Amino acid sequence: MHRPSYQDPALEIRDVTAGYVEGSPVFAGLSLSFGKPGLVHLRGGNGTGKSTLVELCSGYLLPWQGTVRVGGLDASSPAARAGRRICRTQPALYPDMTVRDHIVFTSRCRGADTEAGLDRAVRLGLEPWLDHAAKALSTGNTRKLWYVVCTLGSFGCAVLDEPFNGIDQEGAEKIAEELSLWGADRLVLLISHMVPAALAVTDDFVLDRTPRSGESWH
Ligand SMILES: Nc1ncnc2c1ncn2[C@@H]1O[C@H](COP(=O)(O)OP(=O)(O)OP(=O)(O)O)[C@@H](O)[C@H]1O
Repeated sequence: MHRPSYQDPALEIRDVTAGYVEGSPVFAGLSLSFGKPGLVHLRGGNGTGKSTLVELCSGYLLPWQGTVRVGGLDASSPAARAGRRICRTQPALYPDMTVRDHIVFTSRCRGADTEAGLDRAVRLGLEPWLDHAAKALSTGNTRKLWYVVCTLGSFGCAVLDEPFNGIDQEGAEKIAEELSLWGADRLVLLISHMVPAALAVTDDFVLDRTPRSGESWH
């Protein structure tokens, strides 16, 4: 069986038509292909389909037509999860679970190094909050925890939707450092209106309209 690996950063969206309301697709014949590592910055106005693209990559939104493959695997298959990370805009944490326990629990689920996860949280300024419940965190610290939890362990492809929202400058710089580092040997698809100067973007494109059937971006 083909398993996604750290060395398999491919994301391929082929001829995808998808949306939420029958007869009114958000994408019609969308094709995007990234076959090698890099930090790709995806921009676009409100409502152009950025979050819809995230959901297609996550495998939760199934295309009406076409295919979405992550690490060579169908995005909706359970096997695709291991090599892919998705960080949505809306944090989904356990209100009564501490910051530390979020990281320990998720690291165990991912087979990841717990200490490495805690170190990342500390670097982002969460040390004073490690033993506090998630519900006690400020908006920015909630988002820092969410970002860490969503990106624990090894992966070949990560898709992040507005990870800098609500994050202070120091935290944004730390996140930019991590994303730049990952971009050297993994595929990182970053959706963000704001981009810190330190970010080492290797590719950039704008999602500014619904593409016509058969149109390809990359
Ligand atoms: N759950 C849903 N049900 C119906 N329509 C939806 C749903 N989610 C998004 N849409 C529609 O799909 C289109 C694309 O929305 P999407 O959220 O993907 O855009 P976006 O580029 O992420 O926007 P923003 O920058 O505002 O976050 C919009 O017309 C939106 O109204």
